[in-house]
Amino acid sequence: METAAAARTAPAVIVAIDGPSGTGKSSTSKAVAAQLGLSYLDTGAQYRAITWWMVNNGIDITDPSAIAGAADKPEIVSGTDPSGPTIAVDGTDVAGPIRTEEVTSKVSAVSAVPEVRTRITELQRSIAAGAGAGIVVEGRDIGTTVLPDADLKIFLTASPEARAARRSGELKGADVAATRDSLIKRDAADSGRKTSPLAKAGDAVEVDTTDLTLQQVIECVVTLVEEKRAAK
Ligand SMILES: Nc1ncnc2c1ncn2[C@@H]1O[C@H](COP(=O)(O)OP(=O)(O)O)[C@@H](O)[C@H]1O
Ligand SMILES: Nc1ccn([C@H]2C[C@H](O)[C@@H](COP(=O)(O)OP(=O)(O)O)O2)c(=O)n1
Repeated sequence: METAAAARTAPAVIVAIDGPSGTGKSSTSKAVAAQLGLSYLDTGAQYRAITWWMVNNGIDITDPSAIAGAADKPEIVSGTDPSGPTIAVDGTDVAGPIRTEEVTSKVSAVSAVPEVRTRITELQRSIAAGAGAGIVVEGRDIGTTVLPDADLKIFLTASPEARAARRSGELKGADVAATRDSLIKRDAADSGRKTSPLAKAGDAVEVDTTDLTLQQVIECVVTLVEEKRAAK
């Protein structure tokens, strides 16, 4: 029989949000998690963190076997509070360094190596399993590979032009055409790799954010999560 306390507590809900760069995954996931009292995990930050470590430790990024051999060396710790997510490698806060152009240009090569994906996927599953109230996990392969049994899967899209304009707005003055080209290149690498590529799960809800405000996207996802929770 259910206790009164359990009946008052909303069931844990697992939300997977995937899509290419600049579609609004991080902003939407953080806001939805904060609004609904859930944890939040940025899996791209974990792939960036392991890439940062490889670069800093002189690993040859063009050599997949060198990357594979070092994949289990760095200790990666993600803080999952949506109002202040954190990412640390071997005890060092790397939130800033993982956003440099150097890491951005190398992350697809590092994250394509199967040993890297196995390691990071295990970490992601253990974080999701430990999130008491539930969690919003965002990335590229969450609905397809990391959490195929998620309660709700969202796949965000937007035109390359909209995504490049959003990203170059963030990078203050970066050239929109160059940003667009580098986004398209990274999408192609992430979608074309053999191991768990960027892909929409068959049961994911696709939301095209090109002509939506961030607030509209957040409201749409919050409504979908609440519907799933009510049905649990
Ligand atoms: N629907 C939207 N309309 C306009 N700007 C948006 C929208 N969604 C996100 N943004 C902005 O675009 C940028 C990239 O969003 P982000 O959430 O980091 O995308 P992703 O995690 O998919 O790469 C941020 O500056 C964010 O504020
Ligand atoms: N679940 C994931 C998340 C990210 N990655 C890889 C592929 C992406 O190009 C990089 C960086 O992801 P991130 O979400 O930080 O990228 P953007 O913020 O969208 O530019 O990591 C992945 O392979 N699998």
